[in-house]
Amino acid sequence: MSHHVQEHPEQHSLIPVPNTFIIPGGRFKEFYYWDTYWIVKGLLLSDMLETARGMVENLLTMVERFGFVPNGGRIYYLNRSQPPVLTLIMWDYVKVSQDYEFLQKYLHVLDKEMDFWLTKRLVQVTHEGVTYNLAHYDSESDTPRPESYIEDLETCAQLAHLGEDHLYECYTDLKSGAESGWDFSSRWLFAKDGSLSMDLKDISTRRNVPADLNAFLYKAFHILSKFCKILHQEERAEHWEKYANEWQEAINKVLYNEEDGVWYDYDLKLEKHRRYYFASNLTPLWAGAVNPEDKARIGGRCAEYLLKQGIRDLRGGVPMSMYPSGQQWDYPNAWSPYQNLVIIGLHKSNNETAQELAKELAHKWVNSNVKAYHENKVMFEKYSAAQAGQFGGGGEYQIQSGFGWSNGCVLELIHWYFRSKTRKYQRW
Ligand SMILES: OC[C@H]1O[C@H](O[C@H]2O[C@H](CO)[C@@H](O)[C@H](O)[C@H]2O)[C@H](O)[C@@H](O)[C@@H]1O
Repeated sequence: MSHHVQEHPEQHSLIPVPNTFIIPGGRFKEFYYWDTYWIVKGLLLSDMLETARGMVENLLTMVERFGFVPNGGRIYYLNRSQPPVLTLIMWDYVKVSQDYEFLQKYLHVLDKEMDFWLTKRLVQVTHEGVTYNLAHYDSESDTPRPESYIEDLETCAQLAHLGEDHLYECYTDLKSGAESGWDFSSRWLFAKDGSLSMDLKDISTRRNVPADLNAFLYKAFHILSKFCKILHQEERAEHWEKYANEWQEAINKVLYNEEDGVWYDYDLKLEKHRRYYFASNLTPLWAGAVNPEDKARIGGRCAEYLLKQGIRDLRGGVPMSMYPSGQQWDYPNAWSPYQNLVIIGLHKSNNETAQELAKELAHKWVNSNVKAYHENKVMFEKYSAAQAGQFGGGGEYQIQSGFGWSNGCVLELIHWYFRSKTRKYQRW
């Protein structure tokens, strides 16, 4: 970041941060919140601890200044966040660096970020007479995204005949969709009867209680409790463990579907599961939001579910959905972060079938990345699940190359499946 940004922030849209950072790549020339999780994994595997620490610190300063981490490092991203992974990033960094001083210094900032999600993004769901707290994505702003202004004007203008309120709702849901990181996907598009829509104007992100968001939060609570124990802060540890338990229960009571053996998003309007395949359906397994004694059985059921979806026939990887809406977070696109979430979740379940499938999916993904790299000499932001070595498409911009999280994710899979473990990147 240039000195000019630091000295004259009022002349820039970039938000000044104290340390160097790695951008996702392509058109994305600022830091992005959840991209940083997988970028830091790549840095740690590359022994770039100082850069990793700097990037964690940048995000922590965002929470100190604004109370939350914005979508990305631009002032026009200050009315929404992205999936809450800051505590998870700290976990990876401390695990490798053993830098407890850094952890001690910033633990209260991690608490502060959780307060944001617990006060600004909560919804209540009543199921079988019990009311549970869960979170959803919900931007504070009801205007078009500045970075995609024309696109949003055009999308929402189609609702103008219904009245001004519909326009504002549409803008808020588009920004909330961007907060989810899945911008955009049929996950957030509701047809009249509540089924998946292909039309972006049908966006209603806030209507959904997302499985992955709540899995991220569960994991963050659990890690915070562990951090507090490490630092001998017993009372705070109990406080966060209580949240972790509460979230685990809510995730399993409200989102888990016994018949299909996975967790679905919950439709707040129709008060039922959105019973469609999305890669996010497996994220509570990855987060470990299950009782240890049920883990292997549930892992096996998740593997079964994926096989039933025909995942083996797809040559490129795990698709985001099975619904070809033309949006970039739908079929046939496969994004790196969810390969790792699905694969590592299956692996950690300790179920033999799930672990075999995890290995197969890891090999498939690495091979596809390598093939695309050989043919194009770049890594891509997203790939095709349908075809090995093919980059993805759809959505509102052309495919981007670079690419931060694709590098981090593939390095993580190579580390898990293709390399003997080094001393430097131990798992706790
Ligand atoms: O400019 C359009 C949108 O671009 C971003 O979203 C996509 O790229 C991000 C960076 O890699 C990634 O975090 C996100 O998951 C992608 O969908 C941006 O985050 C959006 O806010 C923006 O509207």
